[in-house]
Order: sequence, then structure tokens, then C-alpha cells
Amino acid sequence: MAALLSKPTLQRTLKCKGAKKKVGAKRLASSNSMREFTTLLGEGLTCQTMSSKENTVSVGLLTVSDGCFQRLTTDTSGACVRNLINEGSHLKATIIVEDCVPDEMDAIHTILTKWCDELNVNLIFTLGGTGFSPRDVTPEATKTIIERDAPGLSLAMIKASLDITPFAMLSRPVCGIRKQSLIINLPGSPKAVKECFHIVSPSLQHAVDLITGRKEVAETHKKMQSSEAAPIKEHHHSCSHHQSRNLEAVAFRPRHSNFPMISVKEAQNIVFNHCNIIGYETIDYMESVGHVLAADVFSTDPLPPFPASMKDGYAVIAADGQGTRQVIGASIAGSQPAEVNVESGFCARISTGAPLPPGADSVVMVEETKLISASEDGSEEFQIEIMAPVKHGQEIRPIGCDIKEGEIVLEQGTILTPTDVGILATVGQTKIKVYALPILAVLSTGNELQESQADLQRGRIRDSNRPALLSFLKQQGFPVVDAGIAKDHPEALYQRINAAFEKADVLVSTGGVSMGEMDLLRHVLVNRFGAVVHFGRVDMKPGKPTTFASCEHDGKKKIVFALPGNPVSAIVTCHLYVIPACRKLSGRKRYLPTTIKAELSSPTGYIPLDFRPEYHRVNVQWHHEKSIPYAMSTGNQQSSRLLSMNRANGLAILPSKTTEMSSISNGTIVDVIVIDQL
Ligand SMILES: Nc1nc2c(c(=O)[nH]1)N[C@H]1C(S)=C(S)[C@@H](COP(=O)(O)OP(=O)(O)OC[C@H]3O[C@@H](n4cnc5c(N)ncnc54)[C@H](O)[C@@H]3O)O[C@H]1N2
Ligand code: MOO
Ligand SMILES: [Mg+2]
Repeated sequence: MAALLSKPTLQRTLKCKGAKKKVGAKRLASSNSMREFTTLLGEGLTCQTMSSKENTVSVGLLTVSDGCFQRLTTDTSGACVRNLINEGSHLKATIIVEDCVPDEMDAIHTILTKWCDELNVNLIFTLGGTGFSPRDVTPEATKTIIERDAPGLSLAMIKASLDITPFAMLSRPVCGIRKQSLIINLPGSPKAVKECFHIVSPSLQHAVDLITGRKEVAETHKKMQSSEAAPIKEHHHSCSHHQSRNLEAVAFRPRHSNFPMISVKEAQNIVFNHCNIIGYETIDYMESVGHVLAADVFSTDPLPPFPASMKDGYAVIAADGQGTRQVIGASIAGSQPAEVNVESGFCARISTGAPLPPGADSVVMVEETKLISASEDGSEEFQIEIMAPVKHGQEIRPIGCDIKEGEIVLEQGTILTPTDVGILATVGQTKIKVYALPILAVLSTGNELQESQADLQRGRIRDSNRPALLSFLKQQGFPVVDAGIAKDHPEALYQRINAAFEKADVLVSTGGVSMGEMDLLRHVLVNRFGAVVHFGRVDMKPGKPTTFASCEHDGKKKIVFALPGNPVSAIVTCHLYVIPACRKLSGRKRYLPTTIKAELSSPTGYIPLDFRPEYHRVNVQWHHEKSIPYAMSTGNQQSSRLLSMNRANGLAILPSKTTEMSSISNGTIVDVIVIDQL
């Protein structure tokens, strides 16, 4: 097979501890056709002795890619695994051999066989060729090599990757053992490679020890059985399998986040894609402000329902012109339609809003008239004089001039305001169909937290996130449920979250989402609630470990914002993700916060930039001589310092630090997200 490709000779360095040997990976003319690709190895050279001597795992990296082999693309995945291995973490490993082959069964087979049988490489990672394209044959080639399957490794990678993307189900990694070598198929993209590597890496040292029969096995087993090594960690359901327990022990916790770092824009888009309207409800118009109408509202009657006077004065016949009129009666707002019939030479008193009496066609303001005669006690007017010219129809609102009968007065999608409540009242629509608002449960997590009412206990801090977020969400018009404080323990978290899901559509939690051994939230969400974590890391400061997940609970979709525990991070991420999402869930078409331009200003003259784009708390202030406002920094931006949020009505978006730019100076025009009244 292997129609091997015309390529310049590849030189690869085969490094063995203690004795570095340079070996050429050459393509030779093959007997049958064009060329054959093979790795030339030194006679009888093995690395087993060197790796086992120092208990170092010898590693081989085989990139399987037509593109890389043809040098059309760069092998970034290889570089990625190299970095991960060199960074250390769980593995004491040395890469002793690397190569690149095209997506060809024979080429893969040849290299893997050599590495297993001649080099005795302990651990071989193949990179790429595990997908569904016709040329993806790495798993098939691997199957031809391995003597024993290691499906647990493949399953672990797929399972964890599914928490990140549903496309993980399109990966077909094969893992298995041949002689003293463990072969692991990793995917092709550096991002996926990294995620999968972090999943399997905690178990690899032990796996190699078992395969090679090293003495550390007994020690590891002993350690695994001891309770000392097992912190309070979520066990997959009630699984008490010692090995899985041990792999979750603190020493084996991941030393890198499994979650790819995504941008705020990407994160927001993911959130919005998962947040569609949750339903409808019929509510009383007096409770409707802030809700979004789910159906058009029509008027059933015209307004005004009769021709109404716009002024206090006299109902007249315009054709009579200026001059004297006899007063024959009155039409006063609220009274029954007047009996009077206005004829030529006559007029009737009329008040603003009152129906025009029959016969009259215009209204003259009282200010444009003069009294000629009245009863002695003044209770009745007999004659008046009209002092100004009269235009037919003047000062009259015809029937339906404000609202026509059957007219749409409020369109579906309208965010109801107090004025709209007036419109609803006008048309008599007191029960209206709106999009349901999401109910939000707010949960704090952390062993260190206590309620604010109590005296501060030793080693504790008062929970500020829950009161702040409950108030914030309430202020934004969303119904909230207080889900309390959960201890950093899987069962405690499970109970609280379960109770929250019973009552709420959206869970907003804080804490427990970073790299700490007690940061168990994502684990509980995934393992106890079958949640899918859509993202777990965002390139922003503050708010890096912001986590967004969703799951089904009792047949209903639940959305989870697991916000970072730092108080400022929690509020900033609530502004950027939770509030816009809830607006979208409640039917709003425009849900993103308003962004304005402002001129940066800090007492120090500049603001040092971070490696992450920063959402810098500012106070937006106008200067009477300037067309754009100042964005004044609120000072120390540490994400634990809630006072930096105080008086902030904006979040200035600062770019991340680069080699060219390490700070941003006063006077720079920046985008500012408006978070409070300006
Ligand atoms: N090794 C690493 N450590 C941390 C990283 C990292 O990337 N690698 N990220 C840091 C960042 S950034 C943040 S933000 C925090 C987020 O941590 P968690 O979400 O896991 O939150 P906790 O660890 O539970 O708490 C963090 C901090 O906030 C205080 N806190 C928590 N809840 C409340 C509350 N309800 N009221 C007041 N204060 C609260 C808590 O006591 C901690 O001081 O992780 C960094 N670590
Ligand atoms: O991202 Mo953390 O929120 O810096 O503090
Ligand atoms: Mg933490």
C-alpha cells in the first residue's frame, strides 16, 4: 500500500538519555513503485534501559498528517504535546523519538511497530487521523499493532471532550498495548490534543509502571488505598472503585485547566445560543413593566370615543363668526351627553375632554370671549361675545384621532414601560400575554462562607456574593430564589443545586470553579446532573474561570452560570453573561449592555495592562467642555476588592498586554460598557 509521497528527506533527532544519537528518517526508492518511507534506526538501538533506569517514561510522538508530511502545514500538535510533556505535571517523561507520516496505514504501521518492537518506547502518542474523513486511518493502523486493548483511555478522552464539544463524538481514538509500549491516539488539533492529554496524563505513569512491571506499582497501589491521598472529591455516582478514587486524589489533580480559553465574544455567543425564550405567561398589566409582550395588543374602541373638546370654552358654529352668542347650556366632561342642541346664534359652555354637543362644530377658548350678561348671582351666563375668528373644527379631537378602533397599540416584542401600562389601561387590556421571565436561583459555595448576620467566626468570611447578586438580579426585574450557601462537598453541592433546580430555570452560583482541590462545582454538575459544560475558561480579567453549563432536570432545561468566587469577578461576569442571557430568555431582541466611548483617566496617568483583556471598573463623568465623557479608574482592581466596583457605572474594556504595549495612558479613547446610571 502506501503510495508514498515525493518529499525531501526528513531529518529527525532520536534522543536517548545519556547517548544522543542522530538518526536519519529517510525515504528510499522502493522496489515496487516510487519510494518508501522508513525510519533508519541504529542497529539494535533501544531506549528501554535508559528510560527505566531513571524511572523516566520514554515517549514517542508520531504525527499522522498528509499536510504536515508534505510540509503544507506546520505540526502544531506535535509542538503542543512536546510542551505538555516538558512541563512535567504527572509524567516523568522524555521524548526519545518523533516522526511524521502521511495518513497511510502502512506508514503508520511501520513506524509504530519499530518503536514498539525495536525501541521499546514506553508511551507512544499518535497525533491526528482519528476523525471521519476517508483518509483518517490512524485508529485502524493502531488496531493492527496492538495486542491488548485499552478502551478506558479512549472512553475517558471522549467522555471529557464531550463536556466541551458535542463534536467529540466524531473522534475515534484507539488505545492499546503492544509488548512494553502503550499507544494512545490523540486527535489532530492542538486544542483537542491538550484537552485529551490532560485527561489521560494522570494515569499514564502508573499505566507504564504496570506494563513494564516496575517496582513503583506496589507503592502506588499502597498509596491508592490510603485515605490520606483521597481528598473530598466527587466520586462518579456512588462508585467506590479504588483506582478511580485515587486518580482524583489531590496529587493527581489536573495541573492545567482542561478548558480552552475562549474570548468574551465567543463565550457570549455560546451563552446566547443556549438561551431562547422559556415560555409564556398571562399577567396583570399592573405587574407588566419590564416584561416583553408575546402578542400584539389591539384597541377595541376608538379614542376619543366621541368628538371631544380640547379646551375649556364654548361650543359654537364656526360659520356664525365673531360676535355675540346666546348661551344655552353646557357639556361638562364626565356628565352624560348634553341635551343641548346648538343652533345658529347660540353656544354651549364646554370643558376640556367633554363631548361636543349636537349642532356645534368648533370650540372657542374662554380666554377669547367676553361676558355680556349673566344672572344676578352669576350662576348662569346668558350672553357672551366671541372676540377672535373661528375656524371650522378648531379645538376638537375627532373620534379615534388618538387611537383608531382595531389599531395595534403595542407590538409583540415591546419591552413594557410605565407608559405602556397607560396604553394597556386605555384600551382595557388588563391581562396580557408576555414571555415568561426566567427564575434565577443564586447559590454561594465555599466552606469559608457564613451568613452576614452572625459574628465573624474564625477562618470565615461573610458571604457577599449572594446578597449582591440577588439584589442585582432583582433590580433588573428578574424573580429570584435564594439557594443559600453550599459547603465545598459533592453531596452538599448536589443537594443545594437540586433544590435550586426544583424552583428555578437558571442557577447562578459563585465559587468552586477554578483549579483548587475544593473547586468541585463543574464535577458535580457533570457527574450528578449530566450537565454539559459549554465553556470553563474565558480570556478576561476578572472572570477567567467563568463556567457555563446546561442540563435537563425533570424534563426541563436548566441553565447554569457558575461564576468565579471573587466578589468583583462574580458581579462583572453577571453583567456580561447572566443579565444579557436572562434578557434574551425573557424575549428581548436587544439584550447586550450599552457600550459608549470614553476617555481613559487614572490618577497615575496610565494603567498597566494584563495578559488578559481587562474589564476595568470606571466612573463615567462628563466635563462641560468635552463631547465625550471621562472614564475614571476606580483604583486597585483586585478581583477580591468589592470596593473597586463601588461607584463604578462602567467597565472600560482594556486590551491585553503585548510586547509593544504594556500599559495604556490617560487620554486613550476606550469602549466602556455601561453598568449603571450615567
Ligand atoms: N491555580 C489557579 N488558581 C486560581 C486561578 C487559576 O487560574 N489557577 N484562577 C483565579 C481566579 S482568576 C479566580 S477568579 C478565582 C476563582 O475561584 P473560584 O471560582 O474557584 O472560587 P473560590 O476558590 O471558591 O473563591 C475565590 C475567592 O473568592 C472568595 N469568595 C468565594 N465566594 C465568596 C462569597 N460568596 N462571598 C465573598 N467571597 C467569596 C473566596 O473566599 C476566595 O477568596 O480563582 C483563582 N485561583
Ligand atoms: O479572573 Mo479572576 O476573576 O481574575 O479574579
Ligand atoms: Mg477556587
